[in-house]
Amino acid sequence: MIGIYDKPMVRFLAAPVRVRVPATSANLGPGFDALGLALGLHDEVSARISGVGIRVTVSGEGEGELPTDHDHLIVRCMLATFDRLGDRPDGLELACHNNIPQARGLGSSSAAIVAGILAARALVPDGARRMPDSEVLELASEIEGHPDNVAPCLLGGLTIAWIEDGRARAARLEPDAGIRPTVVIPTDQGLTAHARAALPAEVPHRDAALNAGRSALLIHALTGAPELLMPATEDRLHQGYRAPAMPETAELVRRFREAGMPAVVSGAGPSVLVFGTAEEITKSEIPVTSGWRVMPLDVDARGAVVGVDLQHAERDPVAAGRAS
Ligand SMILES: Nc1ncnc2c1ncn2[C@@H]1O[C@H](COP(=O)(O)OP(=O)(O)O)[C@@H](O)[C@H]1O
Ligand SMILES: N[C@@H](CCOP(=O)(O)O)C(=O)O
Repeated sequence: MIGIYDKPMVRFLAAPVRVRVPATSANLGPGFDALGLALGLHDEVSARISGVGIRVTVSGEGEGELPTDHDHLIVRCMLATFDRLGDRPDGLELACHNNIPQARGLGSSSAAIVAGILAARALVPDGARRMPDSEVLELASEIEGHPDNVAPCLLGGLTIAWIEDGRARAARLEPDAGIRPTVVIPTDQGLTAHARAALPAEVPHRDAALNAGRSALLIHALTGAPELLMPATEDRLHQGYRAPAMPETAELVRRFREAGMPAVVSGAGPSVLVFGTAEEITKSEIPVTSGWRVMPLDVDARGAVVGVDLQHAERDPVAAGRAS
């Protein structure tokens, strides 16, 4: 058949697929490993089946640094997905254009993982039926190790993610239109794995209780009561333990909060997420370290998009369903 590579078990689409995935900010203060917000800053990958071998080009963030072979995270996720769907192609060609700063707490690894899974699924005819979004979320969370970035990356908006019987699940909520996220991004990187290693195995009961209350309040604040964002973003489970490894981040969060702006560590850091506009940040006169970028972003409502023409791409009907 024209346009289709014949393989013993699975046939692959010959046309390239394009996937666009958003940055995400996880935790949002008290919602450790559970809450996440999709942001209007995207990576794009174009992937196609090729003859033999792996060819990856990277432009933008990570250019000249990321591997361009089997070790590239998107390639690894594509191969894991092909394995689940029955067979691997002999060759792959990927063109990646990255806008999401890496290892800064903005979900770049989750974006790469979701992009890889969706790209591989889209290259298999009938892939979306055989691997619905609920399974994409499960696999992405399994690879990432926590579900709170992959859920908003896939679904957009505000998500609550949890693990049930070993599988990731997520509920998507519509954030209040008045939510204005601004991220403040340091020059230095900080790997999530290192920031997770700084966390204790146990925490005082009173801290766990505080976080439970505040994360419940945060859902209310983000979906209709933004005036409650200051108390709703208080955290005792992770930020304090991570502060010694990112003192400038911790100090910036402290100063924003002191000035009345709800600010938290974005994901595992070292970026800061402020619920406020760039103008409010400028007006506060809080000095931001030279070289750090202040980036106001929209909330991304769509999540990951698969298509050929991204301007007009619609996610396929199965992929458009809720993940839980
Ligand atoms: N677009 C990408 N393509 C390939 N690998 C990526 C991409 N984005 C991130 N990664 C990998 O993930 C690492 C960062 O992951 P992580 O420490 O979880 O930080 P982040 O908070 O940005 O997700 C990078 O050092 C790189 O190895
Ligand atoms: N809950 C995770 C979130 C990590 O987000 P990232 O964007 O830094 O990868 C954690 O706090 O470890």
